[in-house]
Amino acid sequence: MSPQSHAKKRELVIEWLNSILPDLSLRIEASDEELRACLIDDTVLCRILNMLRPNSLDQGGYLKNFSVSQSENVKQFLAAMDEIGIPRFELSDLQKGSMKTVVNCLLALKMHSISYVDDLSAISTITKAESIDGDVSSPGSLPPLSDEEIRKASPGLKYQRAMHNPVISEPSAAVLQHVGHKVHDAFQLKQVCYAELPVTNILEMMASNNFDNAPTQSLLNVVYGILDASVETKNDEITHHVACILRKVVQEIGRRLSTQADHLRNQNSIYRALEEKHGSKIRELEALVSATHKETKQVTNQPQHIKSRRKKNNSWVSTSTVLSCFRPTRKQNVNLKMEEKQKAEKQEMMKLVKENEKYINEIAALKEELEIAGMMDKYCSREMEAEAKAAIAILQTRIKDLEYLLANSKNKVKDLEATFESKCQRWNMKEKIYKNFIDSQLEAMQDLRSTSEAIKQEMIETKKSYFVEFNHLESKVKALTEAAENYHEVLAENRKLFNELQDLKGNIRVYCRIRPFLPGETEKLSVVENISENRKLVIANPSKRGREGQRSFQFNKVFGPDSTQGEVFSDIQPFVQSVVDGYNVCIFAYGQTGSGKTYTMTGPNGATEEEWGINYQALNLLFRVSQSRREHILYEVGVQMVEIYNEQSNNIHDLVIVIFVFLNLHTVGIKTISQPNGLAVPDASMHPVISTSDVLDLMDTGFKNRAVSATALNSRSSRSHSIVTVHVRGKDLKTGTVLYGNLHLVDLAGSERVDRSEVTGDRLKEAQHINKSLSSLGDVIFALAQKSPHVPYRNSKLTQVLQSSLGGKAKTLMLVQLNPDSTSYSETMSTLKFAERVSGVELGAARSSKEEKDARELMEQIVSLKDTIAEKDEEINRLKSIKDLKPRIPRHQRIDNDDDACLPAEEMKMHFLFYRFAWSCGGRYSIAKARW
Ligand SMILES: Nc1ncnc2c1ncn2[C@@H]1O[C@H](COP(=O)(O)OP(=O)(O)OP(=O)(O)O)[C@@H](O)[C@H]1O
Repeated sequence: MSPQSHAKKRELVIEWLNSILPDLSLRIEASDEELRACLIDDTVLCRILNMLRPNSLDQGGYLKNFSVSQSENVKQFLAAMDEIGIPRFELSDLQKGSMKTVVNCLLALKMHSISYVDDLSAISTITKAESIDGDVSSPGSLPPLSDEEIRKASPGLKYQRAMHNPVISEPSAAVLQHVGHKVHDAFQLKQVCYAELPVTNILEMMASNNFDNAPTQSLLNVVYGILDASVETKNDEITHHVACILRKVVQEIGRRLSTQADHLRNQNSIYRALEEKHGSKIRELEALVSATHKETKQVTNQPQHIKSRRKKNNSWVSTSTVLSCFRPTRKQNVNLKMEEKQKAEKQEMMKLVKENEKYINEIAALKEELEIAGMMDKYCSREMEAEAKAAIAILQTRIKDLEYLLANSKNKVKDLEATFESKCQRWNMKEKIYKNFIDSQLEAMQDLRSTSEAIKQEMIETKKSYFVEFNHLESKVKALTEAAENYHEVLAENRKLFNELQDLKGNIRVYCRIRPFLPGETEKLSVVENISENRKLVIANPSKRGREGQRSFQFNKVFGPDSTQGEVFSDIQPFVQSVVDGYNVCIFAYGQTGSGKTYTMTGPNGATEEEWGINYQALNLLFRVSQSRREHILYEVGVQMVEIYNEQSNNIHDLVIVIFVFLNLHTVGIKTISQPNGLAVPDASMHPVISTSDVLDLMDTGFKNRAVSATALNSRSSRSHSIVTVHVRGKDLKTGTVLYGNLHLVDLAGSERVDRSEVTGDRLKEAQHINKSLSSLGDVIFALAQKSPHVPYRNSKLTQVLQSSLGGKAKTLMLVQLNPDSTSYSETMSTLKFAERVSGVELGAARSSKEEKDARELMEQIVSLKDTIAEKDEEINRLKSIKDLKPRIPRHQRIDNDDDACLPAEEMKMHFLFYRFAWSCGGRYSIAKARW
């Protein structure tokens, strides 16, 4: 169904609803939803049905229980529709479904109601005729119906009664109307079936041209259905066959319409005949009435005996009979009788008049009825004509649409055909092109195959020749590799020999490290001109260009600015490792402030393992080695951290922390003391350790403690010497041999010259002390180099502490740190010149301090003897002091006094030996008091 036809139907329904329920006042152009909103209140449906079937639905019921009674009322309405035979809708359609079915149902109900009202009026007319003309009814006529029966009569019954009533010989208007509406009835009954049939089925039926039995509305539905389907599916291609069927259907509808028009014309002529018949009857009656009037007048003027004769006949009398009554009678008694007769005649006349009046009234009622029937007929015929016209108009527009669609579809088919042909041509072209292409590709493939075969052959040949060449080359490479390996071996051998030579000579090793420019210094000028063979360093004077301004130095190793902590330590590692073999090793970093001494020795703040300085890496290495040897040698490792600040007697803020590590006990002791000579730490607190990292953590704590005191003393870190000393004592578990080794890791204070730093006051004092201690270090080194009988160790606290690792059997490594900045040229030059002098110093071959068991026992005896002597000395002194009352302090007790600081080196060595022995035994020894 097209939307337009649906809208048209909806309008008809709304018009009808407004006419039967004026209070509804629904807009004619109301939408589906508005109509739904109006109908969902089921009182409308109830009222419609009650108009057709009074009291069939309870209108008030829905108010009690809305949801239940509403649906029940609608269901009852739908049941009534089923009963009447009207196509129904579903409850869901009314609630939210398609309104088309609802509109169709109401439209059908409208048509039905018109026929129903007509039927009622027809039956009432018939019944009334029966009641009026009861005496003339034929024996075959049906008994009269009451009003109630008429209301309840089914359309079929009404029709039956109308047809069987013989009162009216020709069909009455009502009957004819009814017959006319039977067409609607048939349509109403069959519409359901046809409406529910799929269009294709109807088309099949139509194809057999069996239109005679199909109701007109169904035929229209078919047409609408086809058109709607074509519009909804947008199917432009309505076949010729369907078009033919449509044409036939439309013709059939046209034929029926003309039949109906003929029918209506016949009805009209019948009405006219009826009208004439009624008119003549009325005229007869009128004539009768007028005649009666005349007679009445004459009678009133007649003598009494005539009137009485008329009375005697007791029936309607003619005028001649009345006139024959006028004869002379006896005067007496006659008057009385006459009067009585006159009275009786008068009464009779009155009766006649009344009867006449009654006839007149009946005639008027008949006239009225006739007029109403005529009006109804006119109204119905007008309605039908209008409907027929509207249907024809709709059909014509549909046919036009259809024709338009047909034309369109033809055009489209033509277009499609043309497109199809052009596409076919193009495909053919493409097919040819592809064929050619494939042929050429196949040819190319063939060529490629043959070429690849040739290449394969070539490859095999080349492989063979390559194989031969490879073999040849391999033998050559082998020879070269061997030569290279030999070369490396030779090089390594050379280095080893050189080191051995140096060891034999006892040379102080000198490594030089140049720190990189720091962030923010990148644009500065470097004094480092060149580094070659990792040994030679050329320094350029920024104020003198060319060769003249250049000076070259040579050291054991030169590390450039890019060198890493790991690279530096890998060259230092053999020194460190020799400590566990009983050697004394001293590594000290020398250079001006900010040249990277602390960086190399300790590492940057918060250093990662890769950034660890020599301190951490050395300790880590010692622990690793001692752990790996624990099956054979039992090691005890002591770590001592000393800080020397302001070289002054009794003013040494040096020893910060001492850590003892007993690997076999897994404990560590930490103690902060203020005197460097109280090296033994009897009441050091003990902390358990289970791994190397624990020891490193404790060392960290030591450095942090130092940092705290440094802050308190105004950046003392760069103004003080920091010394980490590792004492190692190893006992061979098999032989009982004990070895001692110690490692001094020294971060010296900055070496810049006082005049340049332009400092005064405390700073000047600090600088002077630093210079003094550094020059003392130089003096000691050069005294050792010259094999001088007196080495001035006691000239400074620094040389005092380092005494055991400087000279004699010790291995000494100097790390020269350089700042590459050109502004530090003079400091760099003086540092390098000092380092150059140091590198030429021969200290003599280093020796391990391995002690055999017997020797150790002897040493222990010596120590015990010395102890006894010391005790004796002490006692003597005490006695002397009591005697002289003037104390005399022995020389070796005056080590803190700079004026008296020159203990012979051998004596100092002895003291240190005692100290070391005491420490190894877990006892205490004080040089200051020279007693256990
Ligand atoms: N090899 C290097 N790589 C990166 N940065 C370095 C290197 N050497 C030194 N530095 C940086 O240079 C700065 C100065 O170094 P450092 O403090 O070690 O000098 P110093 O010689 O110990 O100074 P001071 O004598 O005043 O103690 C520090 O910020 C340090 O991190």
